[in-house]
Amino acid sequence: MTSAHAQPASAPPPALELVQLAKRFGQKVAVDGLSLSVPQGSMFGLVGPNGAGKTTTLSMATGLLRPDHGAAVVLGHDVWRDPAAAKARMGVLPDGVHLFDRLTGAELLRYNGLLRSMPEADVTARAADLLAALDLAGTAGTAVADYSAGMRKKIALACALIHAPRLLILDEPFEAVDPVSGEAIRAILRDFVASGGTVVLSSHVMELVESLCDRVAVVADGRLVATGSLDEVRAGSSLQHRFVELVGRQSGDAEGLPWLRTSSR
Ligand SMILES: Nc1ncnc2c1ncn2[C@@H]1O[C@H](COP(=O)(O)OP(=O)(O)OP(=O)(O)O)[C@@H](O)[C@H]1O
Repeated sequence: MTSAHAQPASAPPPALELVQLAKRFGQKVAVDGLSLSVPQGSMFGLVGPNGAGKTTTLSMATGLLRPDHGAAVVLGHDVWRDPAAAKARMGVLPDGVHLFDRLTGAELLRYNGLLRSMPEADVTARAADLLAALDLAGTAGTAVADYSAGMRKKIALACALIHAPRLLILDEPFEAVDPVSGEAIRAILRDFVASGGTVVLSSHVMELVESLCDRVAVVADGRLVATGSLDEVRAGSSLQHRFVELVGRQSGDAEGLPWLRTSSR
């Protein structure tokens, strides 16, 4: 099924298009009519303060959470009306991912590959490549339950990559990951984009987004406050500075914690 939101036949469809997405939890409006278009071949950073609605947005974009309103379209396929086609084209690293952690890292990867109907030989070869690239080869036989937070993040990322999707949607992919592995992940993502893939990632680390992403969206209170190329959004400033300007919050009020000053004891 092709989405009604698809572009004219001549233009390639966006890798991801969000159309007026909305989600409410009780009285709390988590996402408030958010629309976004991510062109194919971009490295797209989604940033926003805590509670801005990033995870809720990405969960709706990936078919993990049903929107109250609006649509998410992956490469021309509506995520909610044609989930099989949309999900075949994306790899997802969700927030706080629950893994089948009684499996070893190697078993979990293999399970994900077979679930994607990949030929056995491809699963074996790609699993070995991914374990080596993410420095998990030495612990491939360890139960995922015994992995550290960073190792869990890396094996979950490997699971998102094994079927060679065209779109990667990654919620905080660098969180808890050591600098060497972080560099390996950056290299994998850059190579993926250079070969025509698209990455959408969320992060709180502005320097990382600035060094990696070519397009950015800033969300606050469930709404889009800025989007465009990195240069358009940072408007001659650093992304960190622009972010603080856009979301309207200054750094914490240290003056408000007099009891924390050792000199006041
Ligand atoms: N399952 C839920 N039930 C109730 N409220 C929720 C639920 N999930 C999210 N929220 C609320 O929706 C808002 C957006 O949350 P969300 O997790 O999407 O933000 P975020 O931008 O990813 O935040 P962070 O950067 O802290 O991870 C928050 O106010 C949060 O408390």
